[in-house]
Amino acid sequence: MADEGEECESESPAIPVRAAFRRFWPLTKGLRKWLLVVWLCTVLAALAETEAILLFSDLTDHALQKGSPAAFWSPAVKWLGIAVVGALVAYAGNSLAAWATERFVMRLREHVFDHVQQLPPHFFQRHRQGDLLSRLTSDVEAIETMVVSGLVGAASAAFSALFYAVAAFWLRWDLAAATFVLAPLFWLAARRFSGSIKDVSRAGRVADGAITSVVEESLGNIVLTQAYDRRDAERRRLHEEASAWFRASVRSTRLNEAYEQLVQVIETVCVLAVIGIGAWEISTGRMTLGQLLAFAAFLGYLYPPVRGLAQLGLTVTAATAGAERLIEILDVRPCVTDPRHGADVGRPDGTVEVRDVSFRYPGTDRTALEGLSFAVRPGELVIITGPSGAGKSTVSKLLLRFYDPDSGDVLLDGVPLRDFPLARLREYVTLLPQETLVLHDTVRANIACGRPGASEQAIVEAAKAADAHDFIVRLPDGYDTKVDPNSARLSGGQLQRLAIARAILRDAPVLVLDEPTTGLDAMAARRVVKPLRRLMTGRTTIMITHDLNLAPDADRIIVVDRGRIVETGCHDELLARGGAYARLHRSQNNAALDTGELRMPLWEEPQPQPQTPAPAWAPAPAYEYGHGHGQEQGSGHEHGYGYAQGRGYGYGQGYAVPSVLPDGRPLFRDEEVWPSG
Ligand SMILES: Nc1ncnc2c1ncn2[C@@H]1O[C@H](COP(=O)(O)OP(=O)(O)OP(=O)(O)O)[C@@H](O)[C@H]1O
Repeated sequence: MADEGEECESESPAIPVRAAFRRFWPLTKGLRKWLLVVWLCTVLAALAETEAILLFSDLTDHALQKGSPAAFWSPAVKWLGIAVVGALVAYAGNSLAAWATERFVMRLREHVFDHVQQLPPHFFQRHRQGDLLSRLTSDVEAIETMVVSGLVGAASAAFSALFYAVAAFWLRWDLAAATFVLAPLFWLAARRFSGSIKDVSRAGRVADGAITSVVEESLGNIVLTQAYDRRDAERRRLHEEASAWFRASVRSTRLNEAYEQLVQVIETVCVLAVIGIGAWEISTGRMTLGQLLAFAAFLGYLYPPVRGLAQLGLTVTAATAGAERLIEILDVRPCVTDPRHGADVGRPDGTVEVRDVSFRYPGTDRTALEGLSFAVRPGELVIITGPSGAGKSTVSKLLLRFYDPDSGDVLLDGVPLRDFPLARLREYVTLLPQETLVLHDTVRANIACGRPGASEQAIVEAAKAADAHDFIVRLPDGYDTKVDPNSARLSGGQLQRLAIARAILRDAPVLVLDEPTTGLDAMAARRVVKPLRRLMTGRTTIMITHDLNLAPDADRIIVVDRGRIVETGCHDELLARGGAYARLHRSQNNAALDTGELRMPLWEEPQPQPQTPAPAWAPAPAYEYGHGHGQEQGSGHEHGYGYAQGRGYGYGQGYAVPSVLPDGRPLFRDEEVWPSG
């Protein structure tokens, strides 16, 4: 497995041309016979050209030199016929070559794309998206140049070079020998340039990936860019990467141009040598003008393939820079694979068991989960909560089998997840992820992707159950409205309800909800709760959340900290215990303690001192856990200190709050945090 901890853009391992070629050659399977036909077409085209040259020699000696129009017609008609046949063959060969190369590109792109889609989440966190895009586009094309065009080109050029060389020798071996003495110069020139061209090409590809990344990241963050007027900073970032590209590109052109010009000079030396020797031979009567012209024509045809061969060497060398970048990705192995003999247990009841699970993300030395054990019976709701970085989302990744645990097991209906075929497992366990995921498609397609082939009626029913139908029919094109994840057409809450409709349609026995209300404002979150409840009904639900408003409904709450379970029980029990959960709950409902991040206070807060107000700028108490996401839910809508002991709060209820904080500061009051209705 490639070291995924490495920054991809700069550290693709160097690979020899032959190894790179061998790696991608199997993808030409099924195309090889067509490549052979393409090659045969080039051979035929070369034969036609040779015949044309000989006819030209004939015309010069018999029609032109002797001024005989009668000697013109026969070779002229033959030449025309050969030109037409040659044109047809070239047309067929070139069209076939284009078809074969594009098929190869398509196949390779799909192959890499397929592979990338199986890679684990951390791969995408560690690689910039823009760089991956560039690998899937320009690097894929570079490999085509190496494997298909390169091979056919080399075979054709080699044949043509050999053929014209033989023809030149056959015509005048002494002249040919004189010119071929100079041939190694071409080879030396190519050799001199190939190393530098590969280096510069590698730098160009890295810069290409970096430019795509910067543009992609910058446009994805356009609101931040505009709101904080970061245009200059972003422009500088682009300029830096573009400068690297600029340098590589100019250097590459300079090298190629220098090589081209050097080859031109070598060619001129060869031509002058031929003319010089030819003039001497004609003066001694050993050669006719027609023969000299034919010989020069053979040389004219011989140089392009010879030059092409050398140039091809350079192109292929440059293309290996792209191959290195693709091979680096292809060498990253998926963390999970389908079992050889998948368990076929039918639709499970939904008993989930996490048994003594420990897990560490690949490439890190910190354990994300350690000795975690819990079980959820069919239809139960279990909430997993805890401070930021505790390992909650990691549990969801194991439940979906994005990763296998390092030790221990995750079981569904008593069967280890690794025994289920992956597609089956993900039919049985549905994830509602933290970020609302939307396809670039219609509203209908966005819901239907929960169950491909679902009927219109099923889609509408799912939308109704998710409280999404009403806003959908008000959209300009109803269910046919195109959804764009970046457009402001749908609010966060509406997108979340679309996601719920999709999950309802999927109808899996097990649900994993990762922060289903995070990022939504209080009203939007409230509107999501009813459909969420409908979705959860009758399904085993594991909800990972900082938001404890649904906690009283849970059959069990699991408090995780630093990858271990620190408390388990139902809401009332845990509150009564006055431990981590009670403090967590209190901190969520406490305006003074919630500074925007959800923290787990490990000690008791001081009792309220209502009569001794502190200055408004007094710092909030510090807690041990200071990392992680902002928790928007509580801030600005806080329920009031001391409320923690009350049960029966939550969605649909308003309540009075005290007017002062523990340190005596007046409390910002919000009339109704979760109004009923
Ligand atoms: N892709 C990753 N590679 C390496 N470490 C990771 C990766 N994702 C998470 N971690 C680490 O694993 C630990 C648990 O992370 P996890 O995302 O599960 O926490 P969490 O409880 O869900 O946090 P939050 O509430 O902030 O989402 C953290 O220390 C985190 O830094």
